Amino acid sequence: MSDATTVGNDTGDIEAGETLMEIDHVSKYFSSGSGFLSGFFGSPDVKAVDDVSFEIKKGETIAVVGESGCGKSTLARTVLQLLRPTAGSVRYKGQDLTELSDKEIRPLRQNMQMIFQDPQSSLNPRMKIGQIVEEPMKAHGLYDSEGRTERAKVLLNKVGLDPSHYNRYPHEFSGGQRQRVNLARALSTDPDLIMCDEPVSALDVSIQAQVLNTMQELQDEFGVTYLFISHDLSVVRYIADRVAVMYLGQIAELANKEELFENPKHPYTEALLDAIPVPDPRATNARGTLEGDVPSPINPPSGCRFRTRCPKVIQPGALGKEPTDLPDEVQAARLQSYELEPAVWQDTLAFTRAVNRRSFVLDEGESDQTEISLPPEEVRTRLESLFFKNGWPEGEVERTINAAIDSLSNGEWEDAATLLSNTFEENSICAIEQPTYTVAPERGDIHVVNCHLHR
Ligand SMILES: Nc1ncnc2c1ncn2[C@@H]1O[C@H](COP(=O)(O)OP(=O)(O)OP(=O)(O)O)[C@@H](O)[C@H]1O
Repeated sequence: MSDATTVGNDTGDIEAGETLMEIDHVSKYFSSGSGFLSGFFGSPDVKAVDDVSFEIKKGETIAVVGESGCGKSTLARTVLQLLRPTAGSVRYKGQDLTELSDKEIRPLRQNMQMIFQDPQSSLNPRMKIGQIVEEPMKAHGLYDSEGRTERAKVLLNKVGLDPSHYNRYPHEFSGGQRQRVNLARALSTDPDLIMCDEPVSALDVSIQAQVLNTMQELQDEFGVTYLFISHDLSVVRYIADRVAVMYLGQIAELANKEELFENPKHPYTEALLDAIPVPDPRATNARGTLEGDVPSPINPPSGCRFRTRCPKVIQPGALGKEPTDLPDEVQAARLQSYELEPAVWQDTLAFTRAVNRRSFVLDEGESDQTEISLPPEEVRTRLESLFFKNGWPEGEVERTINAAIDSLSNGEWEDAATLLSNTFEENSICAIEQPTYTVAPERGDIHVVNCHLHR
């Protein structure tokens, strides 16, 4: 960085498109307990990020998307070493940051800046915006006082603000303008990477596109890389080059943006895309919305994290592979032959989940569903019309379902749920093995799809 008014990253050692950062099997666990006793007895870990690997390329915008609580912010903070990982490594230009002390990392921080969601609270109300923009340069000992002022004014102009407003206070600006101040501040040290955590979520939709456009123009000019965190796929579609979809601490799918939006392969990505609001008010928006709640990151599902909500769980045995090391109760519930028609398997899965969630009433005459006074044949007829519209399963599957019906007829929902889960869900490859696959992309150079359908 030779001259305070020069823009553009002049580290020179890495070309656009080359690997800037490598995130390699990174996990970040938090302790779930804060109480006095947890100090003595320990407490289970919150697996906020669990074994995540990807690369960040110089000059790109890589977005991380997913529902609230899936670990996006924790991942971003771990990449920047604001949180130290529980396991794994983060390499910046080949240097493993996890091996460095806080003191050794400090000078590198000028290359990695941040912008957060709330432009109001991230600006000190008692500082003038010029001082705010100069602050990181001062902290890293860049330029002399005059040089910093000069650069701050150049940057204010670059982000679309009037440099003559250098002496104004944050409250004199709108939300969008304050986020522009944050951008100028982040750019002041000429960083390689800016981590943007929901940078436009707090802004009016009409302002969002303007700020995103400015971010893109600045990227073209400065060659800066964005790690962009968002729960909003419409925003991601606008700004990203590549997208990583996160679910419950792990990456479900990662691909070039066009590939991900045009050719999504993971059922979770498909569900997120289906949930994007349809602009036409006459069109229905209820295409296969996500069922159930996100499970706890303290005790996430085995195998594929998404499998407890996935509409495409693979029927047990379908991959012709005999699993080993199954829990006894799951092994005991394993059937010799499954070859259900896809539609009948879907019905069986839906029935299994409905029993688990107790999402239907069997005997409307009974307020307490532990006391069912219907005969088993009647229970079966009801279930048939509720769940098995594509035909009643046969063979071993039928025998299992009949055994579950016997339990339900006795009001024993828990027993029925356990039998069905162990036989159908827990015996699926989706529960047994963690999926890690890549497929040949139609667009872009990588397509990770962590789903057994793409084995
Ligand atoms: N310091 C902490 N201690 C304990 N648990 C935490 C801590 N920080 C985050 N978590 C938990 O880790 C999980 C991931 O949280 P994180 O904030 O990274 O998700 P997110 O996808 O960014 O969500 P949001 O969009 O709501 O910010 C959540 O279950 C959260 O409750």
